[in-house]
Amino acid sequence: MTSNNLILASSSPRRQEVLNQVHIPFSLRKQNFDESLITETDPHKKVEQLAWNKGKDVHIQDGEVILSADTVVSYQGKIFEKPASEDEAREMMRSMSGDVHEVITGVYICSKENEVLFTETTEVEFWEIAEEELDWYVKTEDPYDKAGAYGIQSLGAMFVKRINGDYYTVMGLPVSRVVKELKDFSIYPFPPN
Ligand SMILES: Cc1cn([C@H]2C[C@H](O)[C@@H](COP(=O)(O)OP(=O)(O)OP(=O)(O)O)O2)c(=O)[nH]c1=O
Repeated sequence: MTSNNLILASSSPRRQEVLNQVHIPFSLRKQNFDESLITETDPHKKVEQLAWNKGKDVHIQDGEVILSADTVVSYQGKIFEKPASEDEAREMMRSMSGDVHEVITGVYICSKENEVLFTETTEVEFWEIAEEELDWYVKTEDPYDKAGAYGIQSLGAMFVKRINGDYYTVMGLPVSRVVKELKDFSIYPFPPN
């Protein structure tokens, strides 16, 4: 059985962390796709287009499998990506306070012979967040490199009342679905029988 080499086309430390967590070996290849080129307003289509373009942006060789992803928050018809300022982070978090939003991650996996593109969605419910909590939170580093202006795996955990779906979809890589799909690309967390 020949095995392929997995290349993660992402600079997200979270995506690296969850692949390491399930013992899938990979190397990194930087993608430089300009995300502002995608103007799609449907969040599911948007993350698919972004994941696909990020994956297509890197060079691929025989025996390699490219994995790329994109995560957005969807709330009442609006798409929240990474906040550009304290005000934007406060506005995103304030609007989602006490309510349910969706976190959608698109994933693209391809080799020279095969490809798959899919999304996973997780509902997240926030507690009511007080103004003084928001003032304090937006002064921390936590919101700024994350879609929707919070990190479920970091300080932002304190705002989360409940989730419905894969926790790792919120963190940026729905890892159990990814592991399943990678089997079709001869990539396994353990040697196959
Ligand atoms: C909602 C939420 C998002 N995020 C992160 C996951 C993603 O890294 C980020 C969304 O940005 P993305 O544009 O999906 O990814 P990225 O820019 O970090 O990395 P790359 O494009 O190189 O793959 O938000 C969390 O870490 N925790 C959370 O709770």
